[in-house]
Amino acid sequence: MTASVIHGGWAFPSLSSFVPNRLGARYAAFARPNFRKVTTNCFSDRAVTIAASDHNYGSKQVISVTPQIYDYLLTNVREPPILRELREETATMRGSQMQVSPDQAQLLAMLVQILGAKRCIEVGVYTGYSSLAVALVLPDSGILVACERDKNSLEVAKRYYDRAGVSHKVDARNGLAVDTLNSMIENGEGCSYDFAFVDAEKRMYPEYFELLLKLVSSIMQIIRCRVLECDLYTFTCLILKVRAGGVVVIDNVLWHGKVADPLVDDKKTESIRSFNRALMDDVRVNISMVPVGDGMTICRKR
Ligand SMILES: C[S@@+](CC[C@H](N)C(=O)[O-])C[C@H]1O[C@@H](n2cnc3c(N)ncnc32)[C@H](O)[C@@H]1O
Repeated sequence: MTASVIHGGWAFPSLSSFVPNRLGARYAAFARPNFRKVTTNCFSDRAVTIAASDHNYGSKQVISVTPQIYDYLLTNVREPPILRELREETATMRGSQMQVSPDQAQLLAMLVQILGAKRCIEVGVYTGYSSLAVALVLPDSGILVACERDKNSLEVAKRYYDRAGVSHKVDARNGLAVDTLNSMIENGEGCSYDFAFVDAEKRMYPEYFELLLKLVSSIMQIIRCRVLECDLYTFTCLILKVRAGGVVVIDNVLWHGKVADPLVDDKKTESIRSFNRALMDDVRVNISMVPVGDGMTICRKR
Protein backbone atom coordinates (compact mmCIF):
# COMPACT_ATOMS: atom_id res chain seq x y z
CA MET A 1 0.00 0.00 0.00
CA THR A 2 1.27 3.46 -0.78
CA ALA A 3 -0.37 5.71 1.76
CA SER A 4 0.73 9.28 1.87
CA VAL A 5 0.20 12.16 4.25
CA ILE A 6 -1.23 15.26 2.67
CA HIS A 7 -0.73 18.58 4.36
CA GLY A 8 -0.25 22.13 3.37
CA GLY A 9 -0.69 21.17 -0.25
CA TRP A 10 2.15 18.59 -0.36
CA ALA A 11 1.87 14.85 -0.36
CA PHE A 12 4.56 12.94 1.50
CA PRO A 13 5.33 9.31 0.80
CA SER A 14 4.41 6.57 3.23
CA LEU A 15 6.10 6.69 6.61
CA SER A 16 7.48 3.22 5.94
CA SER A 17 9.87 4.78 3.44
CA PHE A 18 11.11 7.18 6.16
CA VAL A 19 11.08 4.78 9.08
CA PRO A 20 11.42 1.24 7.80
CA ASN A 21 10.68 -0.47 11.11
CA ARG A 22 7.51 1.38 11.92
CA LEU A 23 4.06 1.11 10.49
CA GLY A 24 3.45 3.93 8.11
CA ALA A 25 0.80 2.68 5.80
CA ARG A 26 -2.17 2.87 8.10
CA TYR A 27 -2.31 6.39 9.32
CA ALA A 28 -4.82 8.73 7.90
CA ALA A 29 -4.32 11.28 5.19
CA PHE A 30 -6.42 14.24 6.20
CA ALA A 31 -7.40 16.73 3.58
CA ARG A 32 -10.06 19.20 4.70
CA PRO A 33 -11.15 21.48 1.92
CA ASN A 34 -12.38 24.04 4.47
CA PHE A 35 -9.04 24.25 6.22
CA ARG A 36 -6.12 26.38 5.17
CA LYS A 37 -2.52 26.32 6.27
CA VAL A 38 -1.79 29.32 8.50
CA THR A 39 1.51 28.67 10.19
CA THR A 40 4.60 26.63 9.62
CA ASN A 41 6.10 25.13 12.73
CA CYS A 42 9.49 26.65 13.57
CA PHE A 43 11.19 23.24 13.96
CA SER A 44 10.75 22.12 10.40
CA ASP A 45 8.70 22.90 7.35
CA ARG A 46 7.34 19.37 7.56
CA ALA A 47 5.45 20.11 10.77
CA VAL A 48 2.56 22.30 9.80
CA THR A 49 -0.38 23.52 11.79
CA ILE A 50 -3.57 24.19 9.96
CA ALA A 51 -6.58 26.16 11.02
CA ALA A 52 -10.22 26.23 10.10
CA SER A 53 -10.84 29.03 7.73
CA ASP A 54 -14.59 29.05 7.59
CA HIS A 55 -17.12 30.73 9.84
CA ASN A 56 -18.61 27.47 11.10
CA TYR A 57 -15.43 26.39 12.83
CA GLY A 58 -13.95 29.74 13.82
CA SER A 59 -10.20 29.85 14.00
CA LYS A 60 -9.52 26.54 15.71
CA GLN A 61 -6.06 25.22 15.09
CA VAL A 62 -5.47 21.54 14.55
CA ILE A 63 -2.27 19.75 13.79
CA SER A 64 -1.79 17.68 10.67
CA VAL A 65 0.10 14.44 11.17
CA THR A 66 3.27 14.60 9.12
CA PRO A 67 5.75 11.70 8.88
CA GLN A 68 7.98 13.57 11.32
CA ILE A 69 5.20 14.05 13.86
CA TYR A 70 3.98 10.49 13.43
CA ASP A 71 7.50 9.21 14.00
CA TYR A 72 7.65 11.24 17.20
CA LEU A 73 4.26 9.91 18.24
CA LEU A 74 5.44 6.33 17.71
CA THR A 75 8.51 6.94 19.87
CA ASN A 76 6.01 7.73 22.63
CA VAL A 77 4.06 4.50 22.29
CA ARG A 78 4.79 1.84 24.91
CA GLU A 79 4.65 -1.23 22.71
CA PRO A 80 5.16 -4.50 24.62
CA PRO A 81 8.05 -6.55 23.11
CA ILE A 82 5.70 -9.42 22.15
CA LEU A 83 3.56 -7.01 20.11
CA ARG A 84 6.65 -5.61 18.44
CA GLU A 85 7.74 -9.13 17.48
CA LEU A 86 4.31 -9.88 16.06
CA ARG A 87 4.32 -6.62 14.11
CA GLU A 88 7.76 -7.34 12.70
CA GLU A 89 6.83 -10.89 11.70
CA THR A 90 3.60 -9.65 10.12
CA ALA A 91 5.50 -6.99 8.16
CA THR A 92 6.94 -9.80 6.02
CA MET A 93 3.48 -11.20 5.26
CA ARG A 94 0.88 -10.46 2.61
CA GLY A 95 -1.70 -7.97 3.85
CA SER A 96 0.53 -6.53 6.59
CA GLN A 97 -0.87 -3.04 5.89
CA MET A 98 -4.15 -4.28 7.41
CA GLN A 99 -2.70 -4.42 10.91
CA VAL A 100 -3.65 -1.59 13.27
CA SER A 101 -0.83 0.79 14.13
CA PRO A 102 0.90 0.69 17.55
CA ASP A 103 -0.76 3.93 18.64
CA GLN A 104 -4.18 2.54 17.72
CA ALA A 105 -3.52 -0.70 19.60
CA GLN A 106 -2.43 1.29 22.62
CA LEU A 107 -5.66 3.31 22.52
CA LEU A 108 -7.78 0.14 22.28
CA ALA A 109 -5.97 -1.34 25.27
CA MET A 110 -6.44 1.91 27.17
CA LEU A 111 -10.19 1.93 26.46
CA VAL A 112 -10.48 -1.64 27.70
CA GLN A 113 -8.65 -0.68 30.88
CA ILE A 114 -10.68 2.50 31.46
CA LEU A 115 -13.89 0.51 31.00
CA GLY A 116 -12.65 -2.25 33.28
CA ALA A 117 -13.85 -4.52 30.47
CA LYS A 118 -13.84 -8.25 31.06
CA ARG A 119 -15.75 -9.56 28.06
CA CYS A 120 -14.61 -8.40 24.63
CA ILE A 121 -15.15 -9.22 20.97
CA GLU A 122 -12.97 -8.55 17.95
CA VAL A 123 -14.25 -8.80 14.38
CA GLY A 124 -11.27 -9.16 12.02
CA VAL A 125 -8.21 -10.58 13.76
CA TYR A 126 -5.71 -11.09 10.91
CA THR A 127 -2.43 -12.10 12.65
CA GLY A 128 -3.63 -10.85 16.01
CA TYR A 129 -1.96 -7.50 16.69
CA SER A 130 -5.00 -5.61 18.01
CA SER A 131 -6.49 -8.67 19.71
CA LEU A 132 -3.21 -9.41 21.49
CA ALA A 133 -3.01 -5.79 22.67
CA VAL A 134 -6.49 -6.20 24.19
CA ALA A 135 -5.86 -9.68 25.61
CA LEU A 136 -2.69 -8.47 27.34
CA VAL A 137 -4.62 -5.97 29.44
CA LEU A 138 -7.64 -8.14 30.21
CA PRO A 139 -7.80 -9.57 33.71
CA ASP A 140 -7.14 -13.30 34.01
CA SER A 141 -10.87 -13.96 34.23
CA GLY A 142 -11.51 -11.95 31.07
CA ILE A 143 -12.41 -13.28 27.65
CA LEU A 144 -11.93 -12.02 24.11
CA VAL A 145 -13.94 -13.68 21.33
CA ALA A 146 -11.71 -13.25 18.29
CA CYS A 147 -13.50 -13.69 14.93
CA GLU A 148 -11.47 -14.36 11.79
CA ARG A 149 -12.32 -16.16 8.55
CA ASP A 150 -8.76 -16.80 7.42
CA LYS A 151 -7.37 -19.90 9.08
CA ASN A 152 -3.72 -19.22 8.27
CA SER A 153 -3.59 -15.78 9.77
CA LEU A 154 -5.53 -16.97 12.80
CA GLU A 155 -2.84 -19.63 13.32
CA VAL A 156 -0.21 -16.88 13.57
CA ALA A 157 -2.43 -15.03 16.08
CA LYS A 158 -2.86 -18.18 18.19
CA ARG A 159 0.88 -18.78 18.22
CA TYR A 160 1.37 -15.28 19.68
CA TYR A 161 -1.47 -15.68 22.22
CA ASP A 162 0.40 -18.78 23.42
CA ARG A 163 3.75 -17.06 23.53
CA ALA A 164 2.28 -14.11 25.43
CA GLY A 165 0.58 -16.45 27.93
CA VAL A 166 -2.91 -15.12 27.16
CA SER A 167 -4.43 -18.12 25.29
CA HIS A 168 -6.75 -18.82 28.20
CA LYS A 169 -8.31 -15.38 27.64
CA VAL A 170 -8.87 -15.72 23.90
CA ASP A 171 -11.65 -17.70 22.28
CA ALA A 172 -10.49 -17.75 18.64
CA ARG A 173 -13.35 -18.45 16.23
CA ASN A 174 -12.49 -19.35 12.66
CA GLY A 175 -15.38 -18.54 10.33
CA LEU A 176 -17.54 -15.73 9.06
CA ALA A 177 -17.94 -13.12 11.77
CA VAL A 178 -21.67 -12.70 11.15
CA ASP A 179 -22.22 -16.42 11.80
CA THR A 180 -20.16 -16.30 15.00
CA LEU A 181 -21.96 -13.20 16.30
CA ASN A 182 -25.38 -14.65 15.45
CA SER A 183 -24.55 -17.89 17.25
CA MET A 184 -23.45 -15.92 20.32
CA ILE A 185 -26.80 -14.11 20.35
CA GLU A 186 -28.67 -17.39 19.91
CA ASN A 187 -26.66 -18.78 22.84
CA GLY A 188 -28.17 -16.11 25.08
CA GLU A 189 -25.03 -13.98 25.29
CA GLY A 190 -26.87 -10.76 24.42
CA CYS A 191 -26.06 -7.72 26.56
CA SER A 192 -23.13 -9.51 28.19
CA TYR A 193 -20.07 -7.96 26.53
CA ASP A 194 -18.27 -4.77 27.52
CA PHE A 195 -16.20 -3.95 24.48
CA ALA A 196 -16.00 -4.77 20.78
CA PHE A 197 -13.60 -3.79 18.02
CA VAL A 198 -14.63 -3.99 14.36
CA ASP A 199 -11.92 -4.26 11.71
CA ALA A 200 -13.15 -6.60 8.98
CA GLU A 201 -15.10 -6.33 5.70
CA LYS A 202 -16.04 -2.66 5.33
CA ARG A 203 -19.30 -3.20 3.50
CA MET A 204 -20.50 -5.45 6.32
CA TYR A 205 -20.06 -2.70 8.95
CA PRO A 206 -23.80 -1.97 9.36
CA GLU A 207 -24.50 -5.66 9.94
CA TYR A 208 -21.61 -6.14 12.40
CA PHE A 209 -22.70 -3.02 14.23
CA GLU A 210 -26.30 -4.19 14.68
CA LEU A 211 -25.19 -7.59 15.97
CA LEU A 212 -22.62 -6.07 18.31
CA LEU A 213 -25.15 -3.63 19.69
CA LYS A 214 -27.15 -6.68 20.75
CA LEU A 215 -24.12 -8.24 22.38
CA VAL A 216 -22.73 -5.30 24.34
CA SER A 217 -24.22 -4.27 27.63
CA SER A 218 -26.60 -1.44 28.38
CA ILE A 219 -28.16 -0.66 31.73
CA MET A 220 -31.44 0.39 30.07
CA GLN A 221 -31.69 -2.88 28.19
CA ILE A 222 -30.99 -4.93 31.31
CA ILE A 223 -33.70 -2.99 33.16
CA ARG A 224 -36.17 -3.57 30.35
CA CYS A 225 -35.35 -7.29 30.06
CA ARG A 226 -35.07 -8.16 33.71
CA VAL A 227 -37.29 -5.85 35.74
CA LEU A 228 -40.17 -8.30 35.75
CA GLU A 229 -38.01 -11.39 36.01
CA CYS A 230 -36.30 -11.21 39.39
CA ASP A 231 -36.65 -9.96 42.95
CA LEU A 232 -35.28 -6.59 44.03
CA TYR A 233 -32.11 -8.02 45.60
CA THR A 234 -31.12 -10.05 42.50
CA PHE A 235 -32.01 -7.13 40.29
CA THR A 236 -29.85 -4.71 42.32
CA CYS A 237 -26.89 -7.14 42.20
CA LEU A 238 -27.32 -7.41 38.46
CA ILE A 239 -27.35 -3.66 37.95
CA LEU A 240 -24.24 -3.24 40.09
CA LYS A 241 -22.39 -5.77 37.95
CA VAL A 242 -23.37 -4.30 34.59
CA ARG A 243 -21.11 -1.71 33.01
CA ALA A 244 -22.52 1.71 32.29
CA GLY A 245 -22.62 1.10 28.57
CA GLY A 246 -20.84 -1.27 26.25
CA VAL A 247 -18.40 0.24 23.78
CA VAL A 248 -18.02 -0.63 20.09
CA VAL A 249 -14.98 0.78 18.26
CA ILE A 250 -15.04 0.87 14.46
CA ASP A 251 -11.83 1.08 12.45
CA ASN A 252 -11.10 2.75 9.08
CA VAL A 253 -13.87 5.32 9.33
CA LEU A 254 -11.71 7.90 7.49
CA TRP A 255 -10.76 5.35 4.82
CA HIS A 256 -7.42 6.93 3.92
CA GLY A 257 -9.14 10.31 3.68
CA LYS A 258 -11.34 9.15 0.80
CA VAL A 259 -14.59 9.69 2.72
CA ALA A 260 -13.80 13.42 2.81
CA ASP A 261 -12.99 13.67 -0.89
CA PRO A 262 -16.09 14.48 -2.95
CA LEU A 263 -14.34 13.19 -6.10
CA VAL A 264 -14.15 9.64 -4.71
CA ASP A 265 -17.31 7.59 -5.15
CA ASP A 266 -16.23 3.95 -5.25
CA LYS A 267 -18.47 1.42 -3.49
CA LYS A 268 -16.32 0.89 -0.39
CA THR A 269 -15.90 4.62 0.21
CA GLU A 270 -19.62 5.18 -0.29
CA SER A 271 -20.48 2.39 2.14
CA ILE A 272 -18.21 3.84 4.85
CA ARG A 273 -19.64 7.33 4.25
CA SER A 274 -23.14 6.01 4.57
CA PHE A 275 -22.21 4.06 7.72
CA ASN A 276 -20.66 7.20 9.25
CA ARG A 277 -23.83 9.18 8.40
CA ALA A 278 -26.03 6.51 9.97
CA LEU A 279 -23.92 6.56 13.15
CA MET A 280 -24.35 10.35 13.37
CA ASP A 281 -28.14 9.86 13.47
CA ASP A 282 -28.13 6.79 15.71
CA VAL A 283 -29.68 7.76 19.04
CA ARG A 284 -28.81 4.38 20.57
CA VAL A 285 -25.16 5.39 20.92
CA ASN A 286 -22.89 8.28 21.89
CA ILE A 287 -20.09 8.65 19.37
CA SER A 288 -16.62 10.11 18.99
CA MET A 289 -14.71 9.92 15.70
CA VAL A 290 -10.99 9.99 16.43
CA PRO A 291 -8.28 10.69 13.80
CA VAL A 292 -5.97 7.91 14.94
CA GLY A 293 -4.63 5.41 12.42
CA ASP A 294 -7.12 5.32 9.57
CA GLY A 295 -9.77 6.88 11.81
CA MET A 296 -11.72 5.10 14.53
CA THR A 297 -15.20 5.86 15.85
CA ILE A 298 -15.81 5.04 19.48
CA CYS A 299 -19.49 4.26 20.12
CA ARG A 300 -20.91 3.92 23.61
CA LYS A 301 -24.24 2.19 23.90
CA ARG A 302 -26.77 4.25 25.85
C1 LIG B 1 -7.96 -5.25 8.66
S1 LIG B 1 -7.68 -6.91 8.98
C2 LIG B 1 -7.68 -7.01 10.72
C3 LIG B 1 -6.42 -6.48 11.33
C4 LIG B 1 -6.31 -6.74 12.81
N1 LIG B 1 -7.31 -6.06 13.55
C5 LIG B 1 -4.92 -6.36 13.29
O1 LIG B 1 -4.75 -5.36 13.95
O2 LIG B 1 -3.98 -7.09 12.95
C6 LIG B 1 -9.22 -7.61 8.53
C7 LIG B 1 -9.35 -9.09 8.77
O3 LIG B 1 -10.75 -9.39 8.72
C8 LIG B 1 -10.90 -10.65 8.16
N2 LIG B 1 -12.26 -10.74 7.62
C9 LIG B 1 -12.77 -10.10 6.54
N3 LIG B 1 -14.06 -10.41 6.39
C10 LIG B 1 -14.38 -11.26 7.39
C11 LIG B 1 -15.56 -11.94 7.76
N4 LIG B 1 -16.69 -11.82 7.04
N5 LIG B 1 -15.54 -12.74 8.84
C12 LIG B 1 -14.40 -12.89 9.57
N6 LIG B 1 -13.24 -12.27 9.27
C13 LIG B 1 -13.23 -11.48 8.19
C14 LIG B 1 -9.84 -10.73 7.07
O4 LIG B 1 -9.52 -12.07 6.78
C15 LIG B 1 -8.70 -9.97 7.72
O5 LIG B 1 -7.79 -10.85 8.34
